Amino acid sequence: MKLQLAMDVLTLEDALELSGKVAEYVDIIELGTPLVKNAGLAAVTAIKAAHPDKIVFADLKTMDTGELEAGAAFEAGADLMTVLGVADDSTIAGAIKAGKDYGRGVVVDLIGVGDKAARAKEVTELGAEFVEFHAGLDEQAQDGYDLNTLLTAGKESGVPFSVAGGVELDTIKDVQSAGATVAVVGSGIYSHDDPAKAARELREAIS
Ligand SMILES: O=C(CO)[C@H](O)[C@H](O)COP(=O)(O)O
Repeated sequence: MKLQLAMDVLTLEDALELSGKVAEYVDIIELGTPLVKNAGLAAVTAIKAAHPDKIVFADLKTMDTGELEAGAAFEAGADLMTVLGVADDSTIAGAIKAGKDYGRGVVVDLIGVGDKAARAKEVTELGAEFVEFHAGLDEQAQDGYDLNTLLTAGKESGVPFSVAGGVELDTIKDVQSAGATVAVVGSGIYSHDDPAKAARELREAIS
């Protein structure tokens, strides 16, 4: 299972500092949606230049104009970009077409999707690289949030999937046992006083 760092920071300066501390322990470096919105796709280019050996993931959460937005992300240097599972199939297909043109991959983010397992199968047939079973930061903050709901749905889907939803050191093994291809960790790394230590412990837990 790969480990993905999600950088939900706002500035390129902070992203370079965080990725500089953590990169050696992760496989995928994600520019979170707030970072891309605030700093622009130039930040994708800068992170790829700083970490050419890493898979750089641009979390655009595209909802429309899939081919156009995915093409822009790939042109900037992203290896993977996200389109939303709630988007129309034509938007997802457009992003996947851009992925084929550039030789890169599209990840479909299931945030806000009701039946995640069923949608995961549909978008995998459209050509998604993998599907992200995701509960966003706002959903995680609600009473009764349970990561296991994502793990159960991911297992049920039977397709390659990642999990994002407040994964931490004490839950990452459950993500691995559920059969995920990728564990995404944001606050479980960047909120720690020592992000490098947090990332190293996560890496050791799944090795
Ligand atoms: O995409 C995101 C929010 O929409 C986050 O990057 C994702 O949820 C991972 O962060 P965390 O581990 O803190 O949940």
